[in-house]
Amino acid sequence: MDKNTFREQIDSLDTQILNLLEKRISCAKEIGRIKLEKGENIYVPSRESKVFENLIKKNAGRIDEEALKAIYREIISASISAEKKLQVAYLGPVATFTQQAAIKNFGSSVEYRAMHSIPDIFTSVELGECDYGVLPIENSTEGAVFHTMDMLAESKLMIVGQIYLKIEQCLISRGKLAEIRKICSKDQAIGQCRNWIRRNLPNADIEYVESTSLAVKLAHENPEIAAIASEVASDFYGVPVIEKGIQDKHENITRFLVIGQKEPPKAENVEYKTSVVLSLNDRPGALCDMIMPFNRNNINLTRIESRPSRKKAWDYLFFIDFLGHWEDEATRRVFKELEMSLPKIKWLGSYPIK
Ligand SMILES: O=C(O)C(=O)C[C@]1(C(=O)O)C=C[C@@H](O)C=C1
Repeated sequence: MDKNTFREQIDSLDTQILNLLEKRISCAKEIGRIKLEKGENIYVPSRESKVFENLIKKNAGRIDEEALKAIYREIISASISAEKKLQVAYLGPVATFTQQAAIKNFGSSVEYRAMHSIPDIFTSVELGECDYGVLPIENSTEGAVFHTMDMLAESKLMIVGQIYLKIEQCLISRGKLAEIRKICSKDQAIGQCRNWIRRNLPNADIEYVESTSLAVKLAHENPEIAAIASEVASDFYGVPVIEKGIQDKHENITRFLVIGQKEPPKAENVEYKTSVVLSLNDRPGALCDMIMPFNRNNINLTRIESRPSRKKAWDYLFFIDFLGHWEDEATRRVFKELEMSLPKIKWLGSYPIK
């Protein structure tokens, strides 16, 4: 058979796919109408996890899994936007890693709004100007993003989803390596590339700026400046990549959170993670006593991080993530016990692990 025969088959298959897509989007529209009537969330991450899980199972390796996920990300994105034009706030400006994480999660059919700062994201979602916010919480090399933690402890917003994004840092400049006098980037990005900088540009000045995107803008203006940022930012601002993958740890992953006003209801057969913040009494063994109920109920703690409470000197908040939902029986047993002894416990959200 020649090329044209296959192209005719593709045309016919595309017509069928198009008709099926239209039917799928119509179903989503109907679901959206019902959800709006009942005042429920349009974005349901647990259902999306199930859709992906079903597809991966049925596919059984026939189509490249990453390609399948990317195609379906966009199909679901188009379905969401047929239900409601969602507004998603992210830590801007455009071309940051946070924007990439937001697109990885919501696809390209929703509307995005670049925010100047982490508090601005919280405010826009609290005021209902945006439906959801996307912001970084921790990096596998550099650790926690304290500003996000501090805001979560105070805010009424809930964590409704998480996104993992592989971070590949690039050295971006109009000049050659030997001409670079200054490196600009966000503190987290510079922290992820410390060894590379020491080996390759030990005499360059370091300037910490608000975002990796702003660093690329500065590199655009001056060939003696190099930015550390993503390849997407290099393309967006038209400044060349001098070297790719300069992060010290090859596996460099950032975890982002999706925050919203309302927690979606718990779904069956979905694996969840829960985040809480709590404070302890100032006495010997308090930390151990807080952890023991998790152990007794066989709950897997995935993260524990402390932060100054900012209320009193040497008073701390503990941010804890564990596997399971806030409404699970085992979780209820733990918190019934802890509620009797701890001064503060705040549920930050339960969301699919993916
Ligand atoms: O099942 C729903 O609640 C839908 O709105 C449909 C759908 C989908 O396209 O599959 C779209 C948005 C939700 O986040 C989850 C799933």
